[in-house]
Amino acid sequence: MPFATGLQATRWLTISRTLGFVLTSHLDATRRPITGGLLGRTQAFAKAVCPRRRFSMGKICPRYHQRFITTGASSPCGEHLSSQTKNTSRTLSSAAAPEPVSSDQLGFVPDQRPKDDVPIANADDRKVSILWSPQNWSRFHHIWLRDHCRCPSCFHPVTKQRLVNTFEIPPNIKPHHVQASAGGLEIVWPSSTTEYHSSIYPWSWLKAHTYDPPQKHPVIPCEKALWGAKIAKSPPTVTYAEAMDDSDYGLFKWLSNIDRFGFCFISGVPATPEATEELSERIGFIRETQYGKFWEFTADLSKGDTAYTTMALGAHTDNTYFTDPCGLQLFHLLSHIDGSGGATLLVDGFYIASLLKELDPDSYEILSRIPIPAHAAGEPIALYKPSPPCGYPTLGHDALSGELAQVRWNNDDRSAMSHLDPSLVEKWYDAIKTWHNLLTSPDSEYWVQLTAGTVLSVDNHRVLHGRSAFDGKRRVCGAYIGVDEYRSKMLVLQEKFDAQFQVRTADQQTAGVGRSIWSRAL
Ligand SMILES: C[N+](C)(C)CCCC[C@H](N)C(=O)O
Ligand SMILES: O=C(O)CCC(=O)C(=O)O
Repeated sequence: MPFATGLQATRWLTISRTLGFVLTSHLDATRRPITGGLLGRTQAFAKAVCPRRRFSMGKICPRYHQRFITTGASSPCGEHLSSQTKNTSRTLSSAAAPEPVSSDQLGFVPDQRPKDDVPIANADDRKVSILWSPQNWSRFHHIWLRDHCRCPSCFHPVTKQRLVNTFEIPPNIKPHHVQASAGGLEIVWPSSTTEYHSSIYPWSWLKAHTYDPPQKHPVIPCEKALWGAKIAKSPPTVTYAEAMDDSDYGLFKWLSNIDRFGFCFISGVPATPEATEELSERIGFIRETQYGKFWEFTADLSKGDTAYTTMALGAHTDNTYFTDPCGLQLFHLLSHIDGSGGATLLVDGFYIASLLKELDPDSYEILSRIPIPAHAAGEPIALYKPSPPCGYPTLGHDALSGELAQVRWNNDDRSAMSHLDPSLVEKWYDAIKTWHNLLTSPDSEYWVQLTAGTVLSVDNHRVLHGRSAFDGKRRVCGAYIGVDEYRSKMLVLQEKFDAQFQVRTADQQTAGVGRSIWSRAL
């Protein structure tokens, strides 16, 4: 039965509201629905939502007009369900009832839906179906729901670690009761240790973790703004005062710029290594490498790398020889005397990849598939290669969404390509040539002459950087920040400042009750 639309939806909802009443009173002795007319159509709808529906409808609780659904499990419908929310209660009958679980035991419930906006929940012998609206539903396996219970005995309220033993959950577990309430989906489970086990799943959390049907949007959305040379007109910038402000809002603005554009300048920074190091540590601890922790470099080959020369460096990402290239790179040009050149180059690798995908999909596919070995071998005491040594493709993708997630490209640090299929050698060279031509197009390159006082921060998983050749005495300092440290700080700041990541009411937020067990990121 196609889902109703428009005016029909209202009618449909009326029908569906009667779903619980109509089906309950019209199941024959063998629990098979009586068909025909409105009932038949309603049955057809119920079947569409729960195609494997083999459940007997529970009692209608006349006092609360709530529909409780028993999945045919042995216990009678009517166990007592604790009330986690103000406006609905669970007492159904005098039957022996599980101890009520107080809401603070189950953890606060982030959102309360108005009574007339509570979704419909149906259960069959394997899944619970949630009907959000006539065209929008989700299904969750019972075992998935039981495994994702976040009551204090299943999910540590402080460490946010799973406590429930996933592997002792019966594969065919069925709820005793399923109830749609204002605070969320409430389920009473059979339990081998206590008589019952109560769980609640807030509607917003279920919506964010829907997997059937698969969700299109990522759980943690992030809008990328792709750019070319024209970004020079208004490059993303924050001030030093903003970045250092104790409220962290300026830090949130800074990292949001990096999240969106792949880089951000910080203006007004004291031109000292100390101030630059302190600024770097606002994001997270600095990642130490063979180049040191907080580094200063100049053209003295003090380290075995061409960065420590006056040579031009083509657009590249750093650390392709590491399994886990750094997430952010900060540069601060402290001084450049008796010479010229040394301009900084930035190219948006995500933008170039989008052009390549459009213009030459075969080359995009090759760069997404062929791993590139790399090395850092300029220091006698170190020889870095990624693990596995074959390296990683130039274009890395999110395994689930298929979205581009990382660009790894440094043609100077690339090792011998001894693993290419012979039939692919020329195609691969054609592909990297096309990639190179797009990278070096004047429309792609953003050249900027850094000056003392302005720090450049770059997302090393997205934006390629380089420099022009120079002469004279040039001093640059900076640091690497690990990708996980950067992403962690971004998530913490989003929890603090971005409403769509907050799962608490304002007063709960100010009450300092710590991270919610219902955070979208967990
Ligand atoms: C940043 N710092 C000057 C310390 C080191 C630069 C290392 C550059 C290396 N070829 C790479 O691509 O990773
Ligand atoms: O010297 C510069 O401006 C950049 C050097 C560089 O590309 C690097 O350190 O990775």
